[in-house]
Amino acid sequence: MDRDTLIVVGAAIIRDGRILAAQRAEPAALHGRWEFPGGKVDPGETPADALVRECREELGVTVRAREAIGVDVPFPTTPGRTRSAVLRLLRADLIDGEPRALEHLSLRWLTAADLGTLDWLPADVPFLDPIGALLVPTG
Ligand SMILES: Nc1nc2c([nH]c(=O)n2[C@H]2C[C@H](O)[C@@H](COP(=O)(O)OP(=O)(O)OP(=O)(O)O)O2)c(=O)[nH]1
Repeated sequence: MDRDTLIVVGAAIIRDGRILAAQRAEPAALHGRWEFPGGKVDPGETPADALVRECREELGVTVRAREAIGVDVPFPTTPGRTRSAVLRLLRADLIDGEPRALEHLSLRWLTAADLGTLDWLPADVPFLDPIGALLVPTG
C-alpha cells in the first residue's frame, strides 16, 4: 500500500449474533446510506487508535479494536483528489456504554439475513459475506 494511502477504519461490533450498522447523515451525497461506524485514521494515529476515537465520538462508547475482517477495499476519495483510500474493517469489542447515534441518522443491529437489505456505501459491500459468516444465529 502507498505510504500516502488514506486508511478509513470501520468497526465491526458484534453482539448476540448481530452487527451494528450506522446510517450516514452527511455529506448530502451519502445521506441515508449505511456504513460501519468509524472514520479516517489521522496522521500519527494507528488504525486501532482511530477506531477507538471514532467510536467514542460517533457512538459514545468505548471499544477495543481486534483483528481485521476480510481485506482492505480501495475506494475513490472526494472527486478531484488524487490520494487513494482504503476501507479497513476491524472487529471491535464493546467495553463500555450503549451505542447512540450521536452523528448518524440511525443505528441498527443486523442479523445475517438483514445484511443484504440495506443501501450500503459501495466499499462496504465486499465485507458483507465475511461478516455474514461471523453472525451465528442465536436462540
Ligand atoms: N466511517 C466510514 N466511512 C466509510 C465507510 N465506507 C466508506 O466508503 N466510507 C467513506 C465515507 C467517507 O468518504 C470516508 C470516511 O469519512 P468520515 O467522514 O466518516 O471520516 P471522519 O469522521 O474522519 O471525517 P472528517 O470529518 O474528519 O473528514 O470513508 C464505512 O463503513 N465507515
